[in-house]
Amino acid sequence: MIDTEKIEKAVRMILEAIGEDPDREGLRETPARVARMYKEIFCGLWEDPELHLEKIFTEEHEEMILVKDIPIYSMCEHHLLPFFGKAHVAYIPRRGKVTGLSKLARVVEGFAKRPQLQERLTTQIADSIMRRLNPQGVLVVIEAEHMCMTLRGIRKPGSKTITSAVRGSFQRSEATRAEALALIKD
Ligand SMILES: Nc1nc2c(ncn2[C@@H]2O[C@H](COP(=O)(O)OP(=O)(O)OP(=O)(O)O)[C@@H](O)[C@H]2O)c(=O)[nH]1
Ligand SMILES: [Zn+2]
Repeated sequence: MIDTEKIEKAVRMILEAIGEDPDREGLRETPARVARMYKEIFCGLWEDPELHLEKIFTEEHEEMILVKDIPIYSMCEHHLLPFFGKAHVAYIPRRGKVTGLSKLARVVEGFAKRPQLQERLTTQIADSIMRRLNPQGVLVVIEAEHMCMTLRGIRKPGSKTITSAVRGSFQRSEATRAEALALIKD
């Protein structure tokens, strides 16, 4: 499990290192607060998000299913600063094997709540759906703003990074891919 005591100690050290007084009133509870926060935003490290996809129904629908505009908040693993935006997940079931719509968002959430790279997050979502549902195809698009590019460093607020992972029929058929991308853009 996440070691909150260790986080508390580390945050106290960071406060000391920047020249703050960790014992002043406003900061006294900060290490414990940050520890609780990290426990929450890194909880995905302690679950296997793929398991949400065990909930499978049979429904004779061999057309595209798209859940779009799923809000995501993740943490860039290089700077431990948030990146946030939207995820769009489309798949085409095989032999009527579909999962609950919320489960797609749960998979996104489970992989997002870890120190991440946007590319890896995108790939992990697509590959877990391919493994569990064995669909005809999967397409995942993530658009996000990285705070490590906005509040520090190169400082380009408003810039967005878009990543995609395309599998199966979405990769083979340009028309299928175009249909999904048009629905995402709408
Ligand atoms: N590919 C990828 N890069 C990321 C992601 N999040 C942050 N980065 C980049 O990780 C890189 C780390 O580069 P470094 O040169 O090691 O770190 P840095 O000196 O802080 O770099 P600058 O951000 O350019 O100031 C930066 O270019 C970030 O923009 C991500 O999700 N995917
Ligand atoms: Zn970063």
